[in-house]
Parts: sequence; structure tokens; C-alpha cells
Amino acid sequence: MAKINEDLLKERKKCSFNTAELTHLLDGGKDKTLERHSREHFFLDDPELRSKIPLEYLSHKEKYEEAVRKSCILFRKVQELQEAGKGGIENFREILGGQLGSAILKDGNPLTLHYVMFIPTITGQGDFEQQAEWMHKAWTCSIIGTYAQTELGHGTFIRGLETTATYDPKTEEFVLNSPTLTSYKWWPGGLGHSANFAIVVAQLYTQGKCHGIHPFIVQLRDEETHMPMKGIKIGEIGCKLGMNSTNNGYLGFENYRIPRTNLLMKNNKDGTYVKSPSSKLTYGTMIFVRVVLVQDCASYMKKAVTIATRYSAVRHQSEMKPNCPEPQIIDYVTQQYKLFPYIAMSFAFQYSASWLWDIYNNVTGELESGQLENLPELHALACCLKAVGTADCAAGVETLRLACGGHGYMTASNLPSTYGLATAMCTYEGENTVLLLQTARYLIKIWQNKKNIQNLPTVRYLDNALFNNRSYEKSVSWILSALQQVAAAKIDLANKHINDRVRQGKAYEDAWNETSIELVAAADAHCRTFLLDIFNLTVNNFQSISPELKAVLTDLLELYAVHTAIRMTGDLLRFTNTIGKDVEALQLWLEELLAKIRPNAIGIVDSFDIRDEVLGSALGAYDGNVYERLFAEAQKSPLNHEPVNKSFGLYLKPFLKNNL
Ligand SMILES: CCC/C=C/C(=O)SCCNC(=O)CCNC(=O)[C@H](O)C(C)(C)COP(=O)([O-])OP(=O)([O-])OC[C@H]1O[C@@H](n2cnc3c(N)ncnc32)[C@H](O)[C@@H]1OP(=O)([O-])[O-]
Ligand SMILES: Cc1cc2nc3c(=O)[nH]c(=O)nc-3n(C[C@H](O)[C@H](O)[C@H](O)COP(=O)(O)OP(=O)(O)OC[C@H]3O[C@@H](n4cnc5c(N)ncnc54)[C@H](O)[C@@H]3O)c2cc1C
Repeated sequence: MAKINEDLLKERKKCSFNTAELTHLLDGGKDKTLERHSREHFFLDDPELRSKIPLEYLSHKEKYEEAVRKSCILFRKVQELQEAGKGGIENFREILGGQLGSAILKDGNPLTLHYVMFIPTITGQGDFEQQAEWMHKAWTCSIIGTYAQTELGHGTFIRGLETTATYDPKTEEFVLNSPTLTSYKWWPGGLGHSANFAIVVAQLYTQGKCHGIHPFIVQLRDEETHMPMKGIKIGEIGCKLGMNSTNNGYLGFENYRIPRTNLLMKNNKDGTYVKSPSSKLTYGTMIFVRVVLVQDCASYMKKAVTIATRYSAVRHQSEMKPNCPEPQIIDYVTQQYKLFPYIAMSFAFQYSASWLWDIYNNVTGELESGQLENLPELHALACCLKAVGTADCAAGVETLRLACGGHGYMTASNLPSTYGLATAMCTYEGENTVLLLQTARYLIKIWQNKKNIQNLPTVRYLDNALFNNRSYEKSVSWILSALQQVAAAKIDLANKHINDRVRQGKAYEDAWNETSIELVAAADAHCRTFLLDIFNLTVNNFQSISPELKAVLTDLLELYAVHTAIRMTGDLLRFTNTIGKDVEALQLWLEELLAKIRPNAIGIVDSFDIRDEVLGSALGAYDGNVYERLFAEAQKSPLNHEPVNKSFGLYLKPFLKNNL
């Protein structure tokens, strides 16, 4: 093993708690940690899953080809796990898209959507016969699917999609068409050249009548030759900010026929077209993905904060006091302020993601038996957690990149590509502003009718929060109560402004649009109360952990609470009893917490137990040999493989001569 950097050795000695205990707690038990280790070993120690040349030095086409090579190996290994009964879809998601997946395929996996959206849609939307027909093929990967919903002209407003599926009773087929350029499918991962099947979301027409959007299983390419089927126009959409090996594609149809039975029919039980009990059941796969994205937010945040915190312990810069050695940059309080709140945030997202996952499973269980009552609350929660989680994660990764100075800008830090993955999440699976407005729509309804509110766990605080008015105390419970009051006040005010505008004669929709900045802010505040509430509940419920660990988790909880409160200073002053002196007290409390967390910072990120291959970063490796690794990475540049590049003879030399 390489020599460990001296600073990191010292940091590790300072740690006041047992890092393995925290690792096990985060994994859900020691056996789960061991399971994860064995999964990581299974994937990361496979030499076939390593690239010879860093991805950044490959062309777009080579990147794709290398990604397909690795994805196929990855899928084969996933199947081996599946056959051995090791893991359900949630594990596969982690392998395909989460921390492990992004370690193997740094710039995206062209086959991910097969497991993440194609299979879940067949499970969620297909009837019994359809599952029997398609699931075996899909699980065994004899077909590879994607999820084609978004079009060139419409991503958010899916009721406005233009692809048509017109029923032809004579042949019992649907005829798919893309009537306009804007109706072309645009964005689906793996659609370009990878998948041979897709779930296609299209407007269903029978007897000249449109019945709205429905999901269909559609074959795109010949299973033998992979040539596009006749009537299918397909390709890749081109280079993007990140995720350049996900092979996002476009797709158009020209009188393309599919059997009637390819309309997913779970909600049309008798096999004829019957309107389903809720048109929103078609949106089920999107809820599923939003739920798992919150877990990804925690994963990406942990990865970025581990890199930046370790680097900050190794890096020395400037003079804090005259004639003293240059300090570790982690000793600058401004640096701690860039790092530690994101350590705390990783916990907040992990705990909320886990609650959301449980709620999701309960509600989808209820949907199976036709109960729809709890769907709106789940939808509202999934929307705001996805939006706030991805926004904070992307902003966090960028802050952490900046915290690493110039070296953070190197792709060898792995922070730029982590940012590429994180910021994409703000847009896909529902653009964040749009999702916050969905949550706001639910909150306004609840505000207007609180009859059943005590049965709705995520919003029942709204019953009386407007009047909390607690005087400042240095406690998480005070901050939570103040945030709840802020959320309630913002909902109340937005509701009032909508009503005022309606009274002035405006249409409700116009009043809504004119109030939408406030509505988004209200949904955001509501979400932040949930995140803090769950973090608080989780830490308070830990019974059998050591007092040392409990103290660290309490520090992190408090830091998360205080950091959130300080970010919302204006709101606290405006909507609660908070006064200027209380803000000063919060600021001092924040500084106190940064100092308390400082000796444990390396211990906490070590507890995330992220393997070097997953971090993929010259700055964040466990041994802290930052400079050696940066230097070694630079040697991989193809430009360094020859002392003189041919451009010298071609351009530079004649240019220099001309200037003589
Ligand atoms: C790895 C991943 C790669 C990426 C993949 C992708 O991006 S794939 C592409 C991902 N693409 C996207 O994510 C697209 C994002 N866009 C959308 O999801 C929708 O178009 C929309 C929700 C914005 C509006 O839809 P709309 O105009 O049809 O709806 P509306 O506003 O008129 O509200 C009507 C009612 O429906 C309710 N309701 C709504 N959704 C749900 C739900 N899921 N469940 C339950 N309920 C839901 C809503 O609360 C309201 O209830 P109310 O108040 O009447 O009781
Ligand atoms: C990396 C990546 C991968 C993707 N993968 C897939 C995939 O596999 N399958 C798939 O089908 N799609 C996929 N998508 C598409 C994605 O789901 C859409 O881009 C997303 O839903 C947003 O839609 P849009 O691009 O049409 O943006 P728009 O809806 O045009 O949004 C543009 C702006 O308009 C605003 N806006 C729009 N509507 C409203 C409103 N009602 N109220 C207020 N403001 C509004 C938004 O807030 C935003 O600021 C992917 C996208 C990306 C970036």
C-alpha cells in the first residue's frame, strides 16, 4: 500500500469516534457493509471494467464504443448477481447509475434506462399477460429498452406530446406517426444506437378520438442486424455538457405499425380501451425515478465532499500568522464553511431519501389494490425532494470544486464530470421549477382545505404552524418550528395573492402564474422543513449507537439546521419572531459547530467508505498523495507521449520563421 500522507495520518488520529460504526450505520448494518464491499469487489476489481486510456482523451465515437463495451460486461455481471439472488432493482440502480455505476462509466451508461425505466414501466403499467410476455426477455436482456417520452417540442408538458398512435381495428394494430419535426422523440438515454426496444409515450386515437398519452412497447431495431425497422428514423442527438456516453437519441415514426397488445394495459383491465381510474397512473415511472434520484443526490454529494475534504487536509496555502508554516487550507474557517455544510447535507438527503423510498413502496402497494388516496402526497413530496435535492447537490458539487482551487478544475479531480452528472438531474425527470410548482399546487389545495390534514404526515404541521412564534432558543427544535412557520406563511401569502388576483378579475391560471415565484419559494421552504424534520427524527431515534457517534451526528444535524436557517435569514426575520440578535446568535452557533466538526471532518468522510476507484480523483484518494497522482495523470495526456508534436512542423515552425 502507498505511503499515507502525513497530514491525513494526523487527522485520522484526531477522530473522536469509531469510523466503522458510522459506516455500518450508513449502510444499514455491518452485514450490509460487507455486502456492499463484496459487490464493489465484484465490479471494481474486474480488469475488464477498467479503461486503458482516460475517457477524456477519447473521441465522441470512441467514448460511446468504450461505454457499450463496459455496459455489456456490467449487465452480464448484474445478471450473474440476479441469478444468484443477490439484489433487487434498487441495487441494480446503484450499480448502473449511482456511485458504483458512475465510477465504471464516468460519463454515463448507454444501457441504464433498460433497468431504470424500461423494466419499471412494464412492471408498473403492463398487465399480467404483458408482463409474462416481456419481462423474461427484458430481465434476461434478450432485448434492450429505453424510455422515449420527451420530444423536440415538449418535455415538461407531456399532455402536449405530438406522437400519435392510431388504432386500426381492421388489423388490430396501432399506427405510430410523428406528424411534425417537434414531435420527434428527443433525449431518451440509449435511444441513439443502443436500445432495440422502447417504451414510447404517444397520444392514443381510436375512432377519431384522442384519449391522451399512453405508453406502448415498440421495437426500434432488428434483433439480429440492429438496423432500424422500416418506418423508424433514429439517431443520436450529439454532444452535451456531460453524460456524453449515454447515447441520448432522437426517434421519428412513419406509419409504423405495432400490435394492439403493445399498448401497456395494466389500467385497462379487460383488454379493450377503458379510461383508467386516474390518468396520472401513466406517470408512475417518473415518480419511481424521482424517488431514486434523491438517493443519487446523497451519493454524489458524499463523493464530492470526500474529495474536497481530503484535499483540504493535504493542501497547504498562505500564511495565517507571520512566520508560521503554511496551514492546511481546511483550517481556514471560510474553507470549513464550503465543506462541512455539504457533509451534513449528505446525511440529510440520505435520511430523507430512505423515508421517501418507504413511502413510495407503501403507496405503490396501495395502488395495486386500487387505493389512490395517498398518491397526491407522495407525488408532492417526490417532486420537491427531487427538485431541492438535485439543486443543492449540483450547487454543492460546484462549491466543492471551487474549494479545490485550480486542481478542482482538472478532470483528474473528477469534480467536473460529477458536476455534469449532478446538474443533469436538475433537468431530467421533471425540470426543477416545474416540479416545485407541482408541490405548490398540492400545498395550496391543502391550505384551502385542511379537513383531513392530520392524516397527512408530511403536511400536518401546516395545521397551526402559522402561529408558532417561538422565541429564539439555541435548539434544532426551535429552528424546525421557525422553518415550519416560514413555510406556512409563504403558502398563506401565495394563496392570498392568488385570491387577490382572482378577486381583481384575473383568471385563476393567470393569478397562479403571476404568483408563481412565491409558490416556488413556498414549496422550497416546505421541502426544507421536511428534510430537517427527518434528519432530526432519524438522529433522535438512534438508540444503540455509541455516545461518541451520537455526538458527531448531533453536531452534523445542528450544522444542517443552522446552515439552513442562515440561508433563510430574510425569511426568518420576515415571518417569525426572529430578531437581529438571534441571527447573530445563529452565526456564532454556526462557527462553533464548524470548529467542533473540524477534528472529525476526515473521520466522517472516511466513514462514507468510498473506494478510490469510485472517487476516481487525484485529489481525494485515501492515501492523500495528491501531487504524485496529479503528476501521474498528466503523463496520460497523449500530447506527452512524444517530445515534439507534429503541429510544430506544420504550423508553429513556419509561423516562427515568418516572424523572424
Ligand atoms: C436516469 C433518468 C434519465 C431521465 C429520464 C427522463 O427525463 S424521462 C422524462 C421525464 N419527464 C418528466 O418528468 C416530465 C415532467 N412533466 C410532468 O411530470 C407533467 O407534465 C406535469 C406533472 C408537469 C404536468 O402534468 P399534467 O399537465 O398532466 O398535470 P397537471 O399539472 O394539470 O396536474 C393534474 C393533476 O395531476 C397530478 N399529478 C401530476 N403528476 C402526477 C404524478 N406523477 N403522480 C400523481 N399525480 C400527478 C397533479 O398533482 C394534479 O392533481 P390535482 O391538483 O388535479 O389533484
Ligand atoms: C441528460 C438528460 C437525459 C434525459 N433523458 C431522458 C430520457 O431518457 N427519456 C425522456 O423521455 N426524456 C429525457 N430527458 C428529457 C427531460 O425529461 C426533459 O428535458 C425535462 O423534462 C424538461 O423538459 P424540456 O427540456 O422540454 O424543458 P422545458 O419544459 O422547455 O423547460 C424550459 C424552461 O421553461 C420552464 N417551464 C416549462 N414549463 C413550465 C411551467 N409549466 N411553469 C413554469 N415554468 C415552466 C422551465 O422551468 C424551464 O426553465 C433527458 C434530459 C436530459 C437533460
